[in-house]
Amino acid sequence: MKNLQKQNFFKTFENAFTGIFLVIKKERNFQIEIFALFVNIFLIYYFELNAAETSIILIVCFVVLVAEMLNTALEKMADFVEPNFNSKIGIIKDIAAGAVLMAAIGAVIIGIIIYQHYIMEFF
Ligand SMILES: Nc1ncnc2c1ncn2[C@@H]1O[C@H](COP(=O)(O)OP(=O)(O)OP(=O)(O)O)[C@@H](O)[C@H]1O
Repeated sequence: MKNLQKQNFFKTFENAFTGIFLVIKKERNFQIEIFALFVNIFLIYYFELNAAETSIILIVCFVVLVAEMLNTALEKMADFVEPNFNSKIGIIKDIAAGAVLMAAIGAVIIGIIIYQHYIMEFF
């Protein structure tokens, strides 16, 4: 029984990693957002951001990635339950896409607030 619980625990991680690899492989928007995360990691090292600034930048990047994954899951669920055109499905998908856009707008605003001082110094 104990062994089975352990297996289930590791299987849960395996399933979750499979989900992450699937979106990395198939979702263009997610790939762009992962690229943005790496650009931010480069900027964090380049401008030598402090711990608080680094944490905020990483949090907003991950919020966008999480929102994109939830949006993708919801889109796939919607396509599964309703493969045909349905205005209600359209609204559901628009709202989910809006959530990603909202997270991205927040990330850009926070990015401007944090990086502006470093960029001004650079020029
Ligand atoms: N079954 C449907 N019925 C009605 N409208 C739909 C349907 N499927 C998609 N739409 C409309 O098309 C838009 C794009 O949906 P789609 O599933 O193609 O997402 P996507 O372009 O792949 O999004 P993303 O770029 O986030 O992956 C939706 O936001 C919605 O307005």
